[in-house]
Amino acid sequence: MIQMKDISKTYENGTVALERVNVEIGKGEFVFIVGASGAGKSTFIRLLFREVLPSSGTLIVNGHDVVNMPKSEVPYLRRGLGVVFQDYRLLPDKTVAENVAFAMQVIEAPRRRMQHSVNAVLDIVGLRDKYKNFPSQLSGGEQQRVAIARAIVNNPALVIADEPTGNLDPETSWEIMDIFKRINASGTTIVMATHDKYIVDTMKRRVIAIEDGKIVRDEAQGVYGYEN
Ligand SMILES: Nc1ncnc2c1ncn2[C@@H]1O[C@H](COP(=O)(O)OP(=O)(O)OP(=O)(O)O)[C@@H](O)[C@H]1O
Repeated sequence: MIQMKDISKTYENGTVALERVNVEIGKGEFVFIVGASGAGKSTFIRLLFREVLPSSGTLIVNGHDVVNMPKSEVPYLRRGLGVVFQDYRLLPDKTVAENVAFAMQVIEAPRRRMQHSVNAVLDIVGLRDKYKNFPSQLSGGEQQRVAIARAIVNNPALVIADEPTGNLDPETSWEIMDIFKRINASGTTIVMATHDKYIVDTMKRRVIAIEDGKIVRDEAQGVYGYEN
């Protein structure tokens, strides 16, 4: 699903965020990316959907050559991915259903299929009854559920999440993690950057630790390994 070879990223101001990173992530894996603040986790995540480009190295995501693809191919890369952020990033003037449907309008899905898919993903995240609400009428956990519904509505092979529980209390975080677990159980690959030690230690999934832009640990059933 993801092949990263010798990837380095130096930002315009000279900050080295990643240095010669090599990683392979297979289809259906659930991978946590951990590390201290500023270690390079977000940069790693943002490379995957081409929000930033590497300074050197090669990166294949879901069959797309992220570094060398023409601009016209970028939408095809992103259609195969769902992305979830810490701050939800919902459109405030659209309802729950419209926020989710918007991700399908972008790919010009037929109207009937769209309605069916929106209902199906709202069922998965347990928010069917709130489809008419606006984001401001939802709790943080509910907003994150909508963001997850939006991320999976086009059946992506890969879901990428950057601190998805960062703004949520422990109980709500677990509800969100249960949804990610279910999505993964259906075969979707998940790559998640997180600071949540308890979640990482409890889930016992693959853990990739980044320090100063380098991978320092990669364990199949890893632990968080840092003090919170
Ligand atoms: N757009 C940018 N321009 C310049 N430097 C940047 C940019 N984005 C990130 N950096 C720097 O790159 C390094 C890695 O940042 P990154 O956001 O990837 O870390 P992180 O591990 O996600 O941190 P956090 O846990 O605080 O989100 C840091 O030193 C950061 O200051």
